[in-house]
Amino acid sequence: MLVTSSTEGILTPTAVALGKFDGVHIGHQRVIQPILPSAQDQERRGNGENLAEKSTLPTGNLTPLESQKKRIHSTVVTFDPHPHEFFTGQPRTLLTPLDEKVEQLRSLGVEQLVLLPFDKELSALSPQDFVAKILVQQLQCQQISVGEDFCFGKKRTGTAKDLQTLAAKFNIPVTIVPIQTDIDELSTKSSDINTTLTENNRISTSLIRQSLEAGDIEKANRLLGRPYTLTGVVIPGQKLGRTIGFPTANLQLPKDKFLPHQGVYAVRVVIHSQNPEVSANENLGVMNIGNRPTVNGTHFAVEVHLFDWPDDLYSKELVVQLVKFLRPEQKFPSLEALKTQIQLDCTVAREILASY
Ligand SMILES: Cc1cc2nc3c(=O)[nH]c(=O)nc-3n(C[C@H](O)[C@H](O)[C@H](O)COP(=O)(O)O)c2cc1C
Ligand SMILES: Nc1ncnc2c1ncn2[C@@H]1O[C@H](COP(=O)(O)OP(=O)(O)OP(=O)(O)O)[C@@H](O)[C@H]1O
Repeated sequence: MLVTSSTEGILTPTAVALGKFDGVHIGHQRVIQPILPSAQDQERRGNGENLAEKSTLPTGNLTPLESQKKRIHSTVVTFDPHPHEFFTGQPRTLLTPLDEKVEQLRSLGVEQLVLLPFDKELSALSPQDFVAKILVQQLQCQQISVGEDFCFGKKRTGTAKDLQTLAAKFNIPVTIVPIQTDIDELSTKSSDINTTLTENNRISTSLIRQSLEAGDIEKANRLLGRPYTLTGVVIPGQKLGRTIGFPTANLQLPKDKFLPHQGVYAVRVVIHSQNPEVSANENLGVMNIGNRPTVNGTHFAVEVHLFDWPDDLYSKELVVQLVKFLRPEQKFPSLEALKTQIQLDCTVAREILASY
């Protein structure tokens, strides 16, 4: 997948999904779906267009370069830095830092990610200018998809409907995706489902952050449509874990990664560069996020103990999928007491992981 923040290298023409897309959650996925090549083809078939003339796939008589030029490239257009960071000056942690976002978008079938540099100039563009200068001129946009509550342009004055009206002047169709809510949550609540409940359950980055902060991993995973993951390279720790029978892999995470509630988790772990024939599900374990008060830990650490793992893991990249929050971190009176508790954590985690 092409990732660019320069207007020079963009593959055009484009079908664009617009927004911040932190987390690439289920709501985001619904917004991205209409711009994917398969959906574009379906849409045209529905409109009775001749696909051979304007296909998203290379056509028979064109050279690869010509067909590459002719194709409409599925493109996610987002902002860098995150607008919240630009306006507040506060660095923001993210559910999906850039590498993770790229991986998620790539797995959905998106061809390119355009990171518009969010600066004074871009933030001051009127909705009209955003459409004319960015979408039409720079991106040669042929199709747009946004969520129902999408806002854009100076002071977020443009709505999704405004985008539809402005884009229509350039013959660009805009798909407005209805708000996606957490249906599970709604169906468990009593009959007087009201707008407040729906608003509170709109699938959003903020709702996922709140769920992770509260240790409600099941909810966060449901809203994401996949497990929340922590991806990092294994770095040396204090090497105390092995002395109590629980060696741990200490993970170095991206600085801007959003961390869930401190404490102990049941996890599944994918180890990169591992034999691809070994099922990813075979790596089960427990993870602790915290300061390790029992051993007077001096810094915050994210560490994973894998069940039945014989080797060391130094320098390997681990993708840790969070399954369930087990308990908060505690200060134990002795290493022996900590060891007994970790044994218990492992038993509980094995049971949970076997049932998921
Ligand atoms: C499943 C698990 C639970 C843990 N729970 C706690 C805890 O409640 N309190 C604490 O101080 N440390 C806890 N730890 C951290 C241990 O203190 C730490 O793994 C040990 O000191 C080894 O650190 P090292 O990898 O830097 O050698 C936990 C570790 C694991 C793997
Ligand atoms: N639950 C949802 N249903 C439908 N569309 C959504 C939903 N959430 C976001 N979108 C749309 O997806 C695109 C990207 O969303 P964006 O990341 O900008 O906002 P967000 O997910 O609501 O984040 P936050 O919670 O931080 O406000 C936008 O077009 C937005 O309108």
